[in-house]
Amino acid sequence: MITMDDIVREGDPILRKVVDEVQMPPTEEDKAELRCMLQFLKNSQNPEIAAKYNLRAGVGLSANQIGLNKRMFAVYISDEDGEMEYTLFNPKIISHSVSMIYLPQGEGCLSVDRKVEGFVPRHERIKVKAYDMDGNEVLVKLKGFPAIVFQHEIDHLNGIMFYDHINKENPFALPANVDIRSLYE
Ligand SMILES: CC(C)(C)[C@H](NC(=O)Nc1cc(F)cc(F)c1)C(=O)N(CC(=O)NO)CC1CCCC1
Ligand SMILES: [Zn+2]
Repeated sequence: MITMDDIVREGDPILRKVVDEVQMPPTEEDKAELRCMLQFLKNSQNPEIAAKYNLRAGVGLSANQIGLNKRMFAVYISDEDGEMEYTLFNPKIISHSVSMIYLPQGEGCLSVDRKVEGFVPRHERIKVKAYDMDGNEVLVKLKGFPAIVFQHEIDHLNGIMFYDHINKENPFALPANVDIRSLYE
């Protein structure tokens, strides 16, 4: 099983790489690794397992965060409305809204063991083309928090960290002339 020891931390060059596409259809190895990534997220949100293995409650994980040079990620978001899970290969944002959103509490990262303050502007709505476990092309439309998670994970696959988006002069400055609002407004 994946634990926090398997998650590479900032400074590891693989987090700054544009990782390689996965040949479709995915091999059994590709699929097994991606299933393990999803299981990590589920374990990390299970109080007993998270406490036992000291896991941070993760909602998304990209393959390079466990040292794999493969364009794939897992997302697992569960809240009172239900649960949402994705295991996708070669994701590509094919369109997005002009309007933007940000998490008022800022963002963190499983690969970053420090608090980095500041707003991270994200597209409010995105349309993503990717491939599922069977190697079939899928189109995913997202808005709000799931859209933020997807953008955070796809950034990882392109060697981008969340704090790259934070305004250097004033971390809490919002981009001018941009329709942007806090997610919970
Ligand atoms: C870095 C960490 C704080 C562990 C973050 N977790 C998270 O946001 N958990 C969460 C949020 C909720 F709104 C409700 C809930 F039940 C659990 C996370 O997994 N990530 C994923 C990551 O680091 N991927 O590389 C960071 C998030 C920041 C914005 C999107 C993903
Ligand atoms: Zn991250």
